[in-house]
Amino acid sequence: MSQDKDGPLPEGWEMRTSRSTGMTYFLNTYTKKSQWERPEAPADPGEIRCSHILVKHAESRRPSSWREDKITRSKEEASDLIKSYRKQIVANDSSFVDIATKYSDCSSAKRGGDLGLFGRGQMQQAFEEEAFKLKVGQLSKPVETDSGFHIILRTV
Ligand SMILES: O=C(CCc1ccccc1)N[C@H](Cc1nc2ccccc2[nH]1)C(=O)O
Repeated sequence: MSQDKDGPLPEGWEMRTSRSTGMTYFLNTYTKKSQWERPEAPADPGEIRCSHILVKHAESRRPSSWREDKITRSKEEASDLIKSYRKQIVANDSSFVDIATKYSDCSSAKRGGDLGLFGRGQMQQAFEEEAFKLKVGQLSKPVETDSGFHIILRTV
């Protein structure tokens, strides 16, 4: 039970009682690590899984993709495009996987945008920062990295 005199536990934590000492401890349900101190913040998931849609532009770190040998659209055009994709997905006019497969300028397009599981320190900082803020099932606002503009869907 997470309810007790101090109110509910932050997301991802569970209260446990030590079989040997009878003392209460707290379990991070994602990493299975435990601690004696009552947690104040949601449990760090360690690793998360996301899909993304990337729209590159002429100033991208690598202005080329499986879709276009030489990407010439401007930063502004790329920003407008990622916003229009997000609008279509939110309005349920298109599915995330459909847009990712057809239009994402990342090789993950072949897998509906899926990047697999990743921990901190693996993706570009701006991407990681937004991705780890997301709850499972949540779609990010447009995020800019050196690669271009992304929208991120957290799946696990
Ligand atoms: O870096 C990759 C591969 C990413 C990937 C990871 C795991 C599975 C599949 C793909 N592709 C870049 C474009 C790109 N830049 C990114 C920055 C952050 C996250 C994903 C990104 N994708 C490129 O193609 O220029």
